[in-house]
Amino acid sequence: VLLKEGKIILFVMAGTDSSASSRQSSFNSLAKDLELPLEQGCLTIVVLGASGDLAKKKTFPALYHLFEQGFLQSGEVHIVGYARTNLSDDGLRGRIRAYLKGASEEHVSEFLQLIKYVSGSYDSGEGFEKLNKEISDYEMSNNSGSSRRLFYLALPPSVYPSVCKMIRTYCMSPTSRFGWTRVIVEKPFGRDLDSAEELSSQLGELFEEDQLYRIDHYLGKELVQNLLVLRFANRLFLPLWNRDNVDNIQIVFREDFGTDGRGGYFDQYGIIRDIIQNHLLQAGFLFGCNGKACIS
Ligand SMILES: NC(=O)C1=CN([C@@H]2O[C@H](COP(=O)(O)OP(=O)(O)OC[C@H]3O[C@@H](n4cnc5c(N)ncnc54)[C@H](OP(=O)(O)O)[C@@H]3O)[C@@H](O)[C@H]2O)C=CC1
Ligand SMILES: O=C1O[C@H](COP(=O)(O)O)[C@@H](O)[C@H](O)[C@H]1O
Repeated sequence: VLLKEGKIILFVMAGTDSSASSRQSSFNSLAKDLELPLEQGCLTIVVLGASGDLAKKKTFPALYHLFEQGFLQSGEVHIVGYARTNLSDDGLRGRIRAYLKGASEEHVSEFLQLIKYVSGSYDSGEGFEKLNKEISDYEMSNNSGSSRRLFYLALPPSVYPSVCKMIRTYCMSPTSRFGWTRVIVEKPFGRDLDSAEELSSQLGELFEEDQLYRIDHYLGKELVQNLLVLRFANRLFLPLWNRDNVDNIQIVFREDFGTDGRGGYFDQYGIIRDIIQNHLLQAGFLFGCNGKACIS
């Protein structure tokens, strides 16, 4: 699915050749037809907060799955973890390996070799200069003439403004090279309405809207998305799913582990801002919404 000028374009690939190069070339010819920027050449994915819970449990495993399916090519992608914790490249790789259970050992080793680690703070130029050097050295050695840079902020929102400022000052894709700079920020977006608005204007001063991506992974969960199908494509439930027949709704969120090293984040935000006002209310909304509100 591609988004262009506010319209959704469904891209369906058929055929028997499912190799990575065939996918890439079909995608590139489609991108050319649609006049989208060509997605090839040097791609650097920087995971900021690489020492943390989200990075090890979800971000790096998701990148591994893209790699395994051929969407990230060894010769084209370079992944850099960044955080304050003092770690070596192998130290970070060891943390990630533990979360790639059941995957092919050969594939995992190939993937882990794409990953480097840079340590630095979130508000001083020194670390980000080091990060920029790591990215630029790779781009020069790759020699593809392109520079696509994706920054994923697996960090508490309190540091988004300073991190974005550092990216803007030290790490932008050079305009002399073909490419782009994009920034992905995680929920929660601020602590309350005022801080969310302030964050929006701070990020808006640094990046164009099409460079910013705000993520909430619950909306992408199959089970959550299937709530609408369960309700509206089901002749049994459809007529009964209303206030006359439903007595109460209970949303249960269970995890069998504790804060697990996330004290720094939870101390600032707490569990209500972490999951209730976003993930669980979204599930509640999809359970109870009606009419156009459900799909808008
Ligand atoms: N954990 C999860 O499954 C998910 C988390 N998220 C979101 O991801 C973000 C990060 O969450 P998570 O990874 O769980 O949290 P962590 O506490 O693990 O934080 C990630 C990293 O950020 C740095 N950090 C932590 N606290 C602070 C602080 N107060 N100031 C500066 N740096 C800090 C630490 O790195 P270092 O000290 O090395 O710099 C830490 O390793 C949050 O916005 C959360 O909502 C979203 C979806 C799922
Ligand atoms: O956003 C978050 O979600 C995870 C739970 O996600 P799940 O996909 O494993 O259900 C939660 O552990 C974390 O605290 C929170 O930030």
